Amino acid sequence: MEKETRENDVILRVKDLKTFFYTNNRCNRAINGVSFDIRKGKTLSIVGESGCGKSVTASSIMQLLPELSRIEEGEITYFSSDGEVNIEKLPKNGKKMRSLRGSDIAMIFQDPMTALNPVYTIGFQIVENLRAHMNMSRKDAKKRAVELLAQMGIPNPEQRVNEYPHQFSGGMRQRAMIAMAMSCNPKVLIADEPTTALDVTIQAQIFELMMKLKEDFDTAILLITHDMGVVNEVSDDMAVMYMGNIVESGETRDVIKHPAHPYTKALLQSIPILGKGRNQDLEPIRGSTPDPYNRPVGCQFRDRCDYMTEKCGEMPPEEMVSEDHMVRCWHWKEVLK
Ligand SMILES: Nc1ncnc2c1ncn2[C@@H]1O[C@H](COP(=O)(O)OP(=O)(O)OP(=O)(O)O)[C@@H](O)[C@H]1O
Repeated sequence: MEKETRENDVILRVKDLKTFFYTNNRCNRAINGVSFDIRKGKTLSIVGESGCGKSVTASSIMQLLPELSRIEEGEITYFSSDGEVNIEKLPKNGKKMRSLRGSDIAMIFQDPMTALNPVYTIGFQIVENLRAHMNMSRKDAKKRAVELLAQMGIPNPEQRVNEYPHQFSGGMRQRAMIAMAMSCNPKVLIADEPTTALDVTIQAQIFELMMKLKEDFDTAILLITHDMGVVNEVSDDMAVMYMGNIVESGETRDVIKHPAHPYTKALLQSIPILGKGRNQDLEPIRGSTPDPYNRPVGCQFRDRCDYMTEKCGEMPPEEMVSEDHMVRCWHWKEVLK
């Protein structure tokens, strides 16, 4: 029964996704068979070190991949109220994809200037977005823009709606970008390292805002981060990514409490976790990620792993630790001990 409820709760499903880069006649299997579900109104964090494929996963969903890369295999299914949409099959710049982008699935970035245009006022940009997707009159759209800025905690929204992005501080600019992303009430918000450039207090405020939006708008959030502390604090579900694979996933509280992959364990040991007290022995992860054009055979983490054996020369299959907790490691039972 619970499984069925979970199944009905999925808003976006990524299945066996493979996205490759082709440069100088070489192939980088950047996303090499990734699967996960984003549940309605919940936050899924994808966590991993730089280069593991977090951003390429997000760009695959949005069909905004850089040149020289393409989706090779797999399915990205959006469960809209009108039925299932196979995103990977849609023409990138076609009408359907453009309408999904922004209205159903919106994205926010580390650098708000990726989404905001410096030559237009914040209000103008939100109004244009609303008019393009929601068929609103200019007057109603302007009113909604002011409301949105207020909902995002921007003081004096009537005045600020007429200002340009450079007149906003870093944190306020981030809020303005979130206002724009939320303007069409998307069902899924993809947030790619949304607070990395901000100081810690502002970071906390932005996460607080995102969590409030999740409740108020019932939006599902895909949060991309390298910060296990953030994952622990804000997400319902998590997926740990390494070299283009998900090596462990499940409900955040289960994975953090019982990490079954040596990489998850190492990530957790490398950062302080809120609530675990002051005397945490922090250890950096040894070694570095392999050259993506010259990958090890089998488990990608094996050369950095304390549990490595000959068996690890073969790619481990996905195994279930418990009903929703998946791991990809030959030695997970030892890791759990
Ligand atoms: N524009 C690009 N051209 C060539 N290769 C790329 C490009 N963007 C990403 N890649 C490659 O794809 C792989 C996944 O990169 P991706 O940017 O998704 O990692 P990430 O986990 O988001 O890292 P970061 O935290 O640094 O943003 C890496 O091997 C990277 O070198």
